[in-house]
This record gives sequence, C-alpha cells and structure tokens, in this order.
Amino acid sequence: APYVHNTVPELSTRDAPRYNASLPNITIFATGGTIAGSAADITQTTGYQAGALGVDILIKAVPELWNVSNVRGVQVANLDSGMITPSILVNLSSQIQAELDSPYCQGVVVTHGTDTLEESAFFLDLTVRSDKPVVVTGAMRPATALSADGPINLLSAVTVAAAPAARGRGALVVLNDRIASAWYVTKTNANAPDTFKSYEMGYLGVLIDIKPIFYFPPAWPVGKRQFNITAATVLPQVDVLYGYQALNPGLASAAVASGAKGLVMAGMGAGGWTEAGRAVLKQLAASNGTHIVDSRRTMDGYVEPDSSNTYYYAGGFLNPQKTRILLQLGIYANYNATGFKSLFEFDS
Ligand SMILES: NC(=O)C[C@H](N)C(=O)O
Repeated sequence: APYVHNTVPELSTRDAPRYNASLPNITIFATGGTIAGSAADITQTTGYQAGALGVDILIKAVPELWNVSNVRGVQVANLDSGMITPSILVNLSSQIQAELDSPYCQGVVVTHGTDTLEESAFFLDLTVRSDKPVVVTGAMRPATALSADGPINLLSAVTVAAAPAARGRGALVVLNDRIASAWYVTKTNANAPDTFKSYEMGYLGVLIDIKPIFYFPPAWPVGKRQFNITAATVLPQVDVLYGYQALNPGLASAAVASGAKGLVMAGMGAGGWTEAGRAVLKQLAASNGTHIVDSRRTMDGYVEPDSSNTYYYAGGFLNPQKTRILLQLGIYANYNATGFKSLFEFDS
C-alpha cells in the first residue's frame, strides 16, 4: 500500500493509482520561494510573489517525478526565504528526521527560496542524523516564467534523493544540473540561474539527462559536527556585522543590547576589523560573555583564529551566514570555551 506517515501533517499523499512498489518513496517538504512563485507575465523574473503556489501544484507540474519515485508533499511554510525563522528550521529538521527514521522513506527533498537556501541547507546538514539523502532545491525564475527552472530543479532533486549514490553525503544542494555539498555552496548572483557555486571546493557531481553522476565517493567536510536539537523550539539570537572603512563600533553593542548572544563579524580581508571596533568587541566578550566569531566579507577564503586573542574564534572557510548558524547551534548546545575552540578549528 502507499506509505502514509501519520505523524506529519500533509497536503498530498503518495498517489495510490501511480504508486509503484519498486520505486523509492521520497517526501517533498515545501517552504516557499521563487520555485513556488507566481507572476502576472511570462517575461517577469523580478517583482513576483514568492511562495504563492502549494506543494501539490509543484508536484502536478512535473509528472516525470513518478517515473523515479513515489512522491508525497508536505507544506511546511510558504514564504520568501528571507522570512524563514529558527523555529521553522527546527520544525523542518525534526519533521525530516522523523521521516528519514521511517523505513518507508528513502530520501527527502526541500523546496526553498534561494536567497537563504544555503543557511537552511547548512542547518539541516548539521542537525539531521541519517545516511539517507536530504536534497535542497529552489528556482531563480517563478513557476509562471518562460523557461522556468523550478520543474527541472525539482525533478533533479527528487532523482538525486532517490539515488543510492547520494547517501552518506550530508545535505545536498541541487540546482541548475549541479550537485553541491550544503557545507560549502553559496548563492553568488542575485539573478542568474547558475547562481549556486562552491568555488574552491567544487561540486560533488552533475546531472546529465537528469541522471546524477558523482565525482567522488561520499565524504564529510573536515570539521563537520552534528547537533541534537530535538528539544529545541527557538535558537539564540546571533547577528552579523559588516566590516568597512570607518565602521561604526557602536553597532556591536546595539546588537548585544537588543538580545544578541553571539556576533559574527563579516570582516575585511581575512577577518580584519578596526581597532576601535575590536576594543568594543573585547569589552562585550569580557563583560557580557558575548561569543564572537570572525568571518569575512569577501566571497571566498579562510579566516584563521588569532591566537593572541582568546576571546573570539574564526569561521574558517565558512561564510558569515553559515558561521552564524554554527554559532547559534554551539551556543544552543552550551559549548564551553574548549568546545567552541574545537567547533571553529577546522584544520584539526
Ligand atoms: N529565487 C528565490 O527563491 C528568491 C526569493 N526571494 C526567495 O528566496 O524566496
């Protein structure tokens, strides 16, 4: 019989007439974004409404999904990805965990807005404990556009989630015929369909005729930890501050005064900050116990911890938005100084 998970609220169920017992069961968790976006005109690729269409419509638009899997859709949210909150992420992660713990589900796909897709994918990479694939996808053109990329990205993502070769690789990001690790991938262009890149580390694989081909056997990024968030509802507030000439040192204190338990510095070059700014950070760390992690405003590169400063850590190869997620989880897990040091020292 078609598998129906009875603990997860669902809008559509694996379709009985199309159910094929020889194919894997894949569950699609929909959160919104441009992949579910709708515009008045087929030429419109900006200014449309993200998160307008439900998961049933996304599934109906791609009947080929049934050639590779038995799909089931779960609507988790229907938002522009800038509106995704820690509580939505925690809820998404626990629903995915429950689904993958079931022997009847072989993999999951998450549809998501691309603006913050890398943050949610990274969060799932750090919190979902399973060998089964978690594949995050989205689109750069709304569903109503000429040459919309959503349908092919959805079919690609479901095909990857159904592939035994995709197991044991952590969360994956699949768009534009490329398979990337959630750990390193980032959105590089505000408009172009080929926006997701992992420059230095490269992609894990490619899709040819919508068939996944991996370049390497499964591997975990150096330094990857996992967190148990089953008891969490919200996560600590962590803010990101941007570095620039003559930056305003007071923004750090303002963030802490409004509730930030941690700060990520999108620093100049390999984590540079101004002297006046550093003095404020040192003070916040000493008097408030604020957790401070250096990252970078450049697109790529490594930020090394400064061994003369014991009050802060560095984000290594992680960009500021991913460093923020990791710091939130470290603070949530009550890491002590030694714990944070090992969390942010990626080379050991
Ligand atoms: N391409 C997209 O999905 C952008 C949209 N603003 C979002 O992130 O939800």
